[in-house]
Amino acid sequence: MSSPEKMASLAVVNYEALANKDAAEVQKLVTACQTVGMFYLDLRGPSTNAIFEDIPTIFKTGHAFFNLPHDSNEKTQSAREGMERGYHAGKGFEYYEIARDEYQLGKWVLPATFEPEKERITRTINSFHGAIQTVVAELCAALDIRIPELSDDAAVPSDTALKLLYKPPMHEPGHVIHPWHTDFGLATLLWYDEVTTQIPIYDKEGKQTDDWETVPVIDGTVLINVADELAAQSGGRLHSTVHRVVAPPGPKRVRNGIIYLLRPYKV
Ligand SMILES: O=C(O)CCC(=O)C(=O)O
Ligand SMILES: [Fe+2]
Repeated sequence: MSSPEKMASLAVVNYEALANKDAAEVQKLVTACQTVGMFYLDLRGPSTNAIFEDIPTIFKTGHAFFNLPHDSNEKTQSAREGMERGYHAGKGFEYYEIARDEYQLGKWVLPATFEPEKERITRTINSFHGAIQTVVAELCAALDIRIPELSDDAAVPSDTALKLLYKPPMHEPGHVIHPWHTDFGLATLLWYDEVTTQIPIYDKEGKQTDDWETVPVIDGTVLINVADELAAQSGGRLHSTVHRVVAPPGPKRVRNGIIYLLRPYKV
């Protein structure tokens, strides 16, 4: 059952403070990841501020790309079979995933529609990478978790990626457009400016119920959640967050999303 009036209350962690290893901020992060596994990261600060201008433009460009005919050269040439990277389309969804390793090494060919926004895309990948890498590094340091694969070097192959998501305006507000799941990898960063994410309500014994709460939007923040590999590496001390996605409120419209997946393991 969906209960849109139930709202989640998640911690807000400040990225600048975390990057400066502020002890109270690190503790807030650790507590959030040991409990719900999901929190807001406030990215209003000199090193990440540009994303607030860059992302609306990237969405607009994404729109132009996703609205190209399915048999257009840009789409067919961006499709890669059997892998997540590149362009993919299915029933009710499309996405375009840019692999960080190839992109940073200059080996990634952007579709022509995205080419004028290369600088913004680069800036966004760098900001998101710095943010999520800092989060995971601080968690690992605080809890003595060792992840040798956690490298900042783009020359080390990984499945870390920026993913642009597009869902056509098919569904009424609140309709589940991405069923519940946990994420693969270490952690996921989700650009968040519409109330589309829900997390389960747990009972007193910590068992997941059929009830959901909606995550409110907080300006200037992104959502971060712990994913399966980080929870496993922590020996169960960190919580890989169950979540699902619902259609945005208001009239039926396109759902634009952008996520950054920290996945240093090559699969
Ligand atoms: O569409 C979204 O907001 C996020 C989708 C998601 O949870 C995922 O791709 O893992
Ligand atoms: Fe997810």
